[in-house]
Amino acid sequence: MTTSKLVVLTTGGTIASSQSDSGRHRSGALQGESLLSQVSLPPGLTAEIEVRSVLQKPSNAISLDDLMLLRQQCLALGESPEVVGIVITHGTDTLEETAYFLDITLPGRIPVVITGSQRAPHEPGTDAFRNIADAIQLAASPQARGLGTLVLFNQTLFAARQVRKVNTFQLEGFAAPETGPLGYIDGTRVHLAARPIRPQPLVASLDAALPRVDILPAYLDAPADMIDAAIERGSRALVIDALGRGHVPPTWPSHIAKAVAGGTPVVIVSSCQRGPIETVYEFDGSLCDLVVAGAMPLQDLSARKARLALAVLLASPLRGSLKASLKTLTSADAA
Ligand SMILES: NC(=O)C[C@H](N)C(=O)O
Repeated sequence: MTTSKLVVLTTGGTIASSQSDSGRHRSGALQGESLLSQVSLPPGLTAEIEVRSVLQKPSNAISLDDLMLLRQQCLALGESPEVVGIVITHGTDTLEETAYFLDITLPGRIPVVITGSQRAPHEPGTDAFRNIADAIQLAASPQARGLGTLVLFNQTLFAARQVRKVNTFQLEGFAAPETGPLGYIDGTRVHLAARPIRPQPLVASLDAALPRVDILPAYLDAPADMIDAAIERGSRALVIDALGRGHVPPTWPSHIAKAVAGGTPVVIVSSCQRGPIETVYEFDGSLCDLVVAGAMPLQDLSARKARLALAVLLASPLRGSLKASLKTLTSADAA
């Protein structure tokens, strides 16, 4: 009989940090084995745990190549019949980006659960070990199957698409401002109150490296030549983190029109955490103007995730139908 296996991939972050001589956190210094040796595993867990230290980085240093590496590891593990789930430990600063990338690029045969911590393992009242134990429990649970990549933090379960870091230091570090969480873990009980609808089509194959896609924030009197500069520096697509309903300073639309005419796709999202963007206004710099300029409005996806969606599509055979694919990939809400 083959034993079932749960694989923990560690990547660094506060959850894997040790204390430096100055008393600060050395993020990502702990190896996976020593981290896991301190975790009280959930009672009744039948799967064997395997730990692999994939990266040793604070999450601000995670690169697009690192995302591809993690995806490769998850894909390979998904091929092993004995692997029933994957847990990834990660720094919290970019955790939602890694989670979303994996969510749209993995087939999802087995659950992938990402967690981190706000307090380092050596700090009193650390959430590191509890979050890992809960993530293991969730990844081993039949209820996690078919939900895509999940984030487990502070006993709360989130869909990768909606989750955001909302607090710099307190234990309730993540939220899904638009939809709320999917559920929670209470002791050994996994309670699922909602299911994310997985976006279709998933981007099953990537045949090129992830290209550079930049995010440009709109703000009061922001200079429009940022747009030209980004393209000159090699951006293959742009995400505009727009104001409110999807607005930019009045000087921007002509630069955006030039970018689109030159073959650079431009996507508009709102920097607000809640609510759709909509063409309800008519003024210079309104969403109406941007649509006329050829930009693509995108609903309820943060700029950081829209950037990854664009990069993934441009690196895939779906690049030829970018607009339609982007819409499909991002239009599935939590049910
Ligand atoms: N809580 C954390 O993990 C923050 C840390 N700076 C990181 O993202 O690596």
